[in-house]
Amino acid sequence: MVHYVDSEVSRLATVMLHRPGAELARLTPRNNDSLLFDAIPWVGRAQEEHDRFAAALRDRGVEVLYLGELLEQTLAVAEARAVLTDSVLADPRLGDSLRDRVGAHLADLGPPELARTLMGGLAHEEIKPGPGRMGGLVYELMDRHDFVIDPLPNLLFTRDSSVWVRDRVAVTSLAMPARDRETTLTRAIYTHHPRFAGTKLLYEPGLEHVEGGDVLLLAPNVLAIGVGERTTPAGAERLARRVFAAGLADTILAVPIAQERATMHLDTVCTMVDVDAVVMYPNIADTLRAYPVTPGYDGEPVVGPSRPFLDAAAEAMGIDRLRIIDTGLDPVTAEREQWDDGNNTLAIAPRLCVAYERNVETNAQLERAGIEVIAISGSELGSGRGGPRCMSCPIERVPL
Ligand SMILES: NC(=O)NCCC[C@H](N)C(=O)O
Repeated sequence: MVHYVDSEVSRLATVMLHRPGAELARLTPRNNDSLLFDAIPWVGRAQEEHDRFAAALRDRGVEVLYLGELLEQTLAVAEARAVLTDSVLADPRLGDSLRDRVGAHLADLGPPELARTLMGGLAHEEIKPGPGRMGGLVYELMDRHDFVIDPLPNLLFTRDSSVWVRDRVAVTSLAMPARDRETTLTRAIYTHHPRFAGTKLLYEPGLEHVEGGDVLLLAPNVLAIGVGERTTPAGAERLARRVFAAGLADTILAVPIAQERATMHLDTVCTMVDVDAVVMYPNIADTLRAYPVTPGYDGEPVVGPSRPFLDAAAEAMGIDRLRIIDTGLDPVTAEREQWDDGNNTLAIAPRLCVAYERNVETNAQLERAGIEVIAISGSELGSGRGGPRCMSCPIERVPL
C-alpha cells in the first residue's frame, strides 16, 4: 500500500474521513461548549451531508477510508483492543470500583460495539448490570446521564488527529481535553491495522501540542505550522526537529495566529488551492508573519527573523509570489464566511477543491480565479466549526 503525501494540492488518491454517528447525538445545550460545538447538530442531516461529501470525493476517483471501520478492524487485534480498553479505564475519575465494572462491560463487547463505545462514549445508565459489579461510590453519586466514557464528537475532523508528511504519519497531541482521547484511536489504527503495517510515526500523543489543522505542506520541502490556540511554539519546535531528523523538509515556517476560536488552526484562515495559490482571510493577509526554521549543522532547528508570511512562503517554495484569493468581497462578508469555514477548502487536484456551498462570495472568488469548486452543503456539519479540509486526512496524494 502506498501512503504518501507531499503537497496540499496534488491529486488526492486516498483520504480518511469519519462519518459522524452516535457521538453527535450526545451533544446537548449543557455540554456543547466543552465538547467544542457551537450548536446542536441534526444528526441524520449531518450524516446525509457527510455522505454527499464522501460521494463527491469518490466520484473523482478518491478512495475513502472511514475511521470507524478502520477502528473496528483494528480492534480485532488483541493487543490493540487491550491498549484501547486500558486507555479509557485509566481515567482517574472512575475510581477502582467503577473501573472494574466498566472493564467488565467493555470485555463483553465485540469489535463493532466496542468501536461504537470508544467513539460514542458510555453513559452511566448504559452500563450493563451484572452480579457483583456495583461501581462503588462514584457510580452511586453520578447522574444517570453522566458519561463514564466521554463521547468524541470531534472525530469528524480527522485532519487534526493525524497528519501525513511523505511516508510518515504524525499522530498529533491535541490541546483540548475534549479531543485528547481521539489520538489513542488514530495511533492504534496506524500501529495495529494491517493496512498500515510498518508505518513510521513522526510524532506521538503526549508530546508538546500539535494539531493537524495547523500543518500545511506548502511544497514538497516546505511546511507551514500555525502556532496559536492549539499548536504551541514548543510543539512546532518538536515537530520541526523530527521532520529535519527524518529529512522530510528543509524549511518550516512557524506562523503565529490569533489565539481565538475563529482562528483555532492555520487552515481556518488559509488553505492551498493550486501549487502557487491560497484562499486566505484578507483581514490578516498583510499582517500574518512567519519565522523560518531550518536545520542547523547538527540537525537542531535554527530560527530566522520573522518576515511577512507571503514573502517567506514564496521564497521557501521557490516561486515568485504566492497568489491570494480573498475570502468574501468586503470585510464583513469575509468575516462571516471565514467563520463558516470559507477558507477551509480541500484540494483534490490543482485548481479543483471542495468547499461549503454557503460561502457564496468566497466560492465565486475562487471560480473567478480559475479554481473549480465542488460545493457541498454543511449546515449541520459546520456546527462543529470545521470545513472540508478539517473533515479529511489525506493518506495518499500522487507526488507532484
Ligand atoms: N482543522 C480544523 O480547523 N478543525 C476544526 C476542528 C473543530 C473542532 N470543533 C475543534 O474545536 O477542535
